[in-house]
Amino acid sequence: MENLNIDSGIYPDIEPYNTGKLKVSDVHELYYEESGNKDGKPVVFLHGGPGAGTNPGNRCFFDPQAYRIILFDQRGAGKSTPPAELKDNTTWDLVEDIERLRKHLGIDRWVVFGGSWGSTLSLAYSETHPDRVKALVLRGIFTLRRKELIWFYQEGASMIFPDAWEEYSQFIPEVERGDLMSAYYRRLTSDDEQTRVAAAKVWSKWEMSTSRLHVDHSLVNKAADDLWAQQFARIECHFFVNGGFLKAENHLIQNADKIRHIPTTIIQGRYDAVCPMETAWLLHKALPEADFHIVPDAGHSIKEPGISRLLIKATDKYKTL
Ligand SMILES: CNCC(=O)c1nnc(C(C)(C)C)o1
Repeated sequence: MENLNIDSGIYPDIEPYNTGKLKVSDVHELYYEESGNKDGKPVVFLHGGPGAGTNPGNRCFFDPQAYRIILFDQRGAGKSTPPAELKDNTTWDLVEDIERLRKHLGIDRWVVFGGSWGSTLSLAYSETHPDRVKALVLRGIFTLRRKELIWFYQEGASMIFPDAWEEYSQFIPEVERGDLMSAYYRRLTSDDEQTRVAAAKVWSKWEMSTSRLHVDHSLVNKAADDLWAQQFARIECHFFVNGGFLKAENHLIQNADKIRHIPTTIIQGRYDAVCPMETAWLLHKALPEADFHIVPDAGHSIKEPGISRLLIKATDKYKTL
C-alpha cells in the first residue's frame, strides 16, 4: 500500500494523462479519461445514480503506479452529451458502451469497480461479457428489484429519515403520493424547465441526505446544482420507472452463476439506508466464493471510511492479476 494517503485511506489526488469523447450512438457521446500508469493493469470505474457522473476523487481508489485507471461518464451524465438525455438510455445501451470503450482503448480484459448503481451495471456487464472481466469490486449492492425501489422512494427509508423524507414526499400533492416515482417522473420530464429543475433538486436532496451514516452537507449541497440535479434525478427516475430495463424482477441475482468464477469482493455498509444490506446478502449467497465484508459503522457512500479502506484493500489485491 505504498504512497497511501493514511488519513483518508485512499491514494492521493491525480490528474488524467489522457481524456477523450467517444460517440456511441446517433444521440450520445461519452466523456472518458485515463490516469495512473498507461502501461498498468486496466480498471474501469462505473459510477452510481444512474446519472451521478464521475469526479476526480474516483481516481483515488486505485494505486496509480499499478493501474491504468479509466473513468467515463455514462449516457447523459457528467461531461457526456447531451446532458440528462433519456433517449436511447437503458441498462443494455450502457453495457454495450462499456464494450465500445474497451475496444476503443485497445483493452482485452479489465478489473471492473462499481458501487450502488455502479454495482448494478457491473453485474449486468460482467454477466453479459464474463470473459472480459478480470475481477469485480462491488460496493453498496443495488439490483433494482421492485422492493428495493419501493424501500427508498415510496416507504421504508422514510422511517429512518422522517425529517429528510418530509420535503421529498410533500413536494408532491397528496393525491399523487401513492406512486411517488411516477409523480416525480411526470415533473422530471415536463416541458417546463422550472418544473424539471424544482423536482430534480428535491429528488436529489433526498438521496444526498441519506447516503452517509452521518449527514455530509457537502454531499447534500450537490443537489443545489441545477444541471447535476437534472442529470441525476431524470436519469435515475427514468431507469427506476422502467425497472432498470431488466429482463426479470431478480435478473441480476438469478444470473450470478455466470460470474461465480470471477474473483470478486463485495463491500456493504450495515446501515446503508439507500441500498439496504439484504441485497448484498443475497448476492453473497449467490456468489459464495466472493470476499464479503459488512462494514459495521457505515452507511451507503463510497466515502464512509470503513468502506473506503476495504475498497483500497480490494483494488490492491487485484492489481497483480
Ligand atoms: C439509488 N441510487 C443509488 C446510487 O447509485 C447512488 N447513491 N448515491 C450516489 C452518489 C453519492 C454517487 C450520487 O449514487
